[in-house]
Amino acid sequence: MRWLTAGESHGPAVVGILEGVPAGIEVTTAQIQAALARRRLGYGRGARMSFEKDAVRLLGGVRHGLSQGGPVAIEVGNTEWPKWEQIMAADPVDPDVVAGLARNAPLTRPRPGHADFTGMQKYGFDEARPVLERASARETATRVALGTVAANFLHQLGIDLVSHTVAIGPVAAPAEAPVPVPGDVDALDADPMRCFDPATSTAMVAEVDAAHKEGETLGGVVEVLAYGLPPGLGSYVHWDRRLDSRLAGALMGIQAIKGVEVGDGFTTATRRGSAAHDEIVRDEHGVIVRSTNRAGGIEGGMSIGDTLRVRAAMKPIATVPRALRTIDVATGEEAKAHHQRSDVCAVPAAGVVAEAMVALVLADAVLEKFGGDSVAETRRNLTAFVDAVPAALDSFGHDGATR
Ligand SMILES: Cc1cc2nc3c(=O)[nH]c(=O)nc-3n(C[C@H](O)[C@H](O)[C@H](O)COP(=O)(O)O)c2cc1C
Ligand SMILES: C=C(O[C@@H]1CC(C(=O)O)=C[C@@H](OP(=O)(O)O)[C@H]1O)C(=O)O
Repeated sequence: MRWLTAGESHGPAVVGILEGVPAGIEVTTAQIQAALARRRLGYGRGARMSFEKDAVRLLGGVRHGLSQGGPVAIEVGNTEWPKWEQIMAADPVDPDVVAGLARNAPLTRPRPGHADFTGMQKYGFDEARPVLERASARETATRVALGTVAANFLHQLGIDLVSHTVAIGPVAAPAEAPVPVPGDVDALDADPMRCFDPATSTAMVAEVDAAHKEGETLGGVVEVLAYGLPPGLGSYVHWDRRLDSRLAGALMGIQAIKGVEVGDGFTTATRRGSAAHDEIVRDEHGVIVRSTNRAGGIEGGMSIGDTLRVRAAMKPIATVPRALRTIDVATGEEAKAHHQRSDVCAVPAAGVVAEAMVALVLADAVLEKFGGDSVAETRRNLTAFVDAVPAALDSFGHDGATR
């Protein structure tokens, strides 16, 4: 499976293509629209999220609600396009017309923490507009759209994903807080921070309010869980086949993500060996299980058949209202960075994007291991593999997964 996105933040649309998907994945425009609405959730996002709408069009690869085996092409139109039609026009425009538009004022005060300055150096631009248009996380709309196809495929195989916010700035859910399961997704989406612990969520909202008042921004940590994975996705045989390295790359590839953790990750590094791993034991029915899930469902670069658990750390939004110092590249003088409207905190939305990225990686790993040109064929292959695991080695499907 492979996929690509294109488009600019204020262009007519962002588009995505997902190639190598089997036939028979159930997907509709309404489902993708609903997934995109989830990406707009979260307390602390800027005004743009309320007035701009995502207009989804499934352009190829799906017929009557089912994927056909060909590339799936999805357009996410930007309803604000008429305001940007001249500034972002693909074809040449009358320079006198665009020069007079306030929106088109050259962005010569690059924002620290953004791609602005180095992007200008790298691509030879004298202002930041062409850089920020593509660097913007607007592009994550396409990832969520493509991720919906991947997640639906996984769901048809009995694999379901959940994402939630575990920290906003210094406010973190307690380590002993319950972990959400797929049935909790609606409740999570109804929470302003997509946090599963109500008391922590309230404290997070207060933290966002405080940051907003002080002209500050916030980052945080999201967690993605995948339930129902079979053992054996990914491999230990080479670094780029490892499921953990593929997940880390995919999560790190989201704008503003600066750290990735698999299972207990950094905490595990502080433990002694006897308290760091997941012992292999028999439960009361004699079934082989793990006594804990500290590894986050991956050992040796492979899914172990337990719940997958990965986290991603997002830095605070870089367009800080209390503007940061920069140099105006037009004058060479010290200046304050551009800072118009912006999100105070986009961590809940980043969780939905992280979920999409994990879905894409897992769908790819499933197809690599089990193949199949139709969902039915992939399912047959998966079931045959699981059934062929000798009883003495079977440790899958005992955490509630059904197939
Ligand atoms: C969902 C989402 C929304 C974002 N919204 C903003 C925003 O409103 N303002 C901003 O400065 N950065 C925002 N970012 C982060 C920037 O896109 C990112 O920091 C920037 O492109 C530089 O990339 P880097 O942080 O990976 O170095 C957002 C990121 C995500 C994932
Ligand atoms: C448009 C989206 O997010 C944008 C991502 C973003 C950034 O710098 O990444 C900056 C903001 O845009 P602007 O600076 O134009 O107000 C966000 O609104 C979106 O998520 O759909």
